[in-house]
Amino acid sequence: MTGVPAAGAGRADAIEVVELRRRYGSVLAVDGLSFSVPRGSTTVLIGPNGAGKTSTIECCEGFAPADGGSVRVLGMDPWREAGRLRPRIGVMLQAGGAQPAARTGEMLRLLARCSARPHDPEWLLDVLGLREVERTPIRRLSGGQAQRLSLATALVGRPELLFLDEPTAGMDPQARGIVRELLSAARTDGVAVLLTTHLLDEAETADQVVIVDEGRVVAQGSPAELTAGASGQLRFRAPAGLDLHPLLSALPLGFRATEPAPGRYLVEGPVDPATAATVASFCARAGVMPSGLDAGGRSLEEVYLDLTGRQLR
Ligand SMILES: Nc1ncnc2c1ncn2[C@@H]1O[C@H](COP(=O)(O)OP(=O)(O)OP(=O)(O)O)[C@@H](O)[C@H]1O
Repeated sequence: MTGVPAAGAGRADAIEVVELRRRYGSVLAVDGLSFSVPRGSTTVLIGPNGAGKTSTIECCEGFAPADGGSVRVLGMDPWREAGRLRPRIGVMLQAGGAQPAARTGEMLRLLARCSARPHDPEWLLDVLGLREVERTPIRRLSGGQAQRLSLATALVGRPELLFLDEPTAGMDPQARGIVRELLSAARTDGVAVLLTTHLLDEAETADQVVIVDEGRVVAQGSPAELTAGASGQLRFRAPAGLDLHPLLSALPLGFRATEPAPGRYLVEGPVDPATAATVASFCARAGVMPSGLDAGGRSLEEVYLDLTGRQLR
């Protein structure tokens, strides 16, 4: 690579958000947020309730204007060029976005007819487990079925870019697995994906994670980059509230042992295989089974909680 292509050129990032601001009256929901989504990759926005994720996605989808900063999507201004952009993006509308009286199959086939090179709606009905409700009015679908239909409507136009706001909310584990497979296939086909989720295991499979809090980016990178740990740390899980004094006495001088969150333990010092053995025998004497014994980095959940706090806001 000799340089970064200009925005608007074929190879520019699918999404470029620079210093985005979005305000609702006196509430500054998005406060100078920047990130980009390369083509053919998946980026996940995570953050506490009210952090500004949906507001950000709405600006990228062209459903809301930016109050400051800039947003380019597939080289376009999504608010001013929404008409040109819409056919190239897939948006997962919540159930209320569809005609509630329309039937599931009808709705999907209609959307396919409106697209230049759609996916086969029959394939989507089958793969998303909607065949048996194809004649059911949308208003009668269960929450998880409505979510699956919503994903089908986002995918049917074969978009270059997919926006998914909490796509698996309300879905059972089987449906979540299918969504994961569909998104992975879309990525292989070169589709860029921007999604939000509160399920951090879903974020762990993304190419990039952007952690948002109070309208700002507090960290971003690949899951591996975000969770890379300092050396000299050993983590494990066990029942909360263990007395750590026996462990400290068994470890050489210079070690620390703490419980940073209930049931999550951290040993810090010149960690080596003997440290793991000491932890295992401490747990055996305490009559508890350790799990997740890990000398690597922190989990994404721990990084997230460290950065955004543990208090409900
Ligand atoms: N239409 C609106 N009018 C007024 N305030 C709004 C509106 N939409 C969002 N907000 C406020 O903007 C802030 C950001 O909301 P947003 O929905 O973007 O957060 P979020 O990160 O998507 O949250 P969640 O995880 O709960 O979906 C919140 O304080 C919210 O109350």
